[in-house]
Amino acid sequence: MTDLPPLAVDIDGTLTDAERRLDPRVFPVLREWAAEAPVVVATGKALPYPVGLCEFLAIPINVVAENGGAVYVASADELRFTGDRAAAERVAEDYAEAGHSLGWGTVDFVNRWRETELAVALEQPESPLREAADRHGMRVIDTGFAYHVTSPEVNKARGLEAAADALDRSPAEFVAVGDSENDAELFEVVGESYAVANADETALAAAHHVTDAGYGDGFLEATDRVRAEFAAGGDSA
Ligand SMILES: O=C(O)COP(=O)(O)O
Ligand SMILES: [Mg+2]
Repeated sequence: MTDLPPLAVDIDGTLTDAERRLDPRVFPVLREWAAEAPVVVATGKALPYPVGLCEFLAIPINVVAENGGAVYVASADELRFTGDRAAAERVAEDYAEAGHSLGWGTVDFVNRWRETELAVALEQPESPLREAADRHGMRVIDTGFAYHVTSPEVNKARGLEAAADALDRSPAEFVAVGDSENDAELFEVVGESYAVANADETALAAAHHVTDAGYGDGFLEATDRVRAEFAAGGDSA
């Protein structure tokens, strides 16, 4: 029997259903995993959301937020930001001049605490957003839950590298579970990656494994499979 590997887990589409409702069956799984090995919540959401998730689960606050733009590891107690929020704001200004808004209303909790990028509601027009992003050297990621206007050098893989370093681990030791384009780079730096069945094409192509089940069921299936492998004493190909 070998030690359980550290886990990097996405939120939307992986711990939730299609309506963003957290699947409560994931709570004990995350708590038990965190008791044995580091769990890093790696998400496109702004910091308060994964921090809140860890806080309410009473597990160490290890988070890669904003698609890698914000990284915090409890044991190192240091917050690291990369990215260019000012450039994302210039994209939003161009987009507004073309007559479009970010689409979240006046009190925008999606972006209020976001420090390194901006997110746009999927109902908003995509091509003028991509054109504005191109003009400012920014990238648009479609997570299936929002468009993110992000610096090209920022992604969850770079974020996990920083988190792993702070945890004294290597990214290759990690297992990752996710569902979308913003998980693809992460899938490539970890030792083993699982796309849940509802994943988009980019994530499916990048993952080592695809679960039969989708959403929370897919996460439970992936973690069961990893636990079974490690109880049997080694990795599977
Ligand atoms: O907030 C999003 O758009 C996606 O979030 P996720 O990375 O946790 O799936
Ligand atoms: Mg996701």
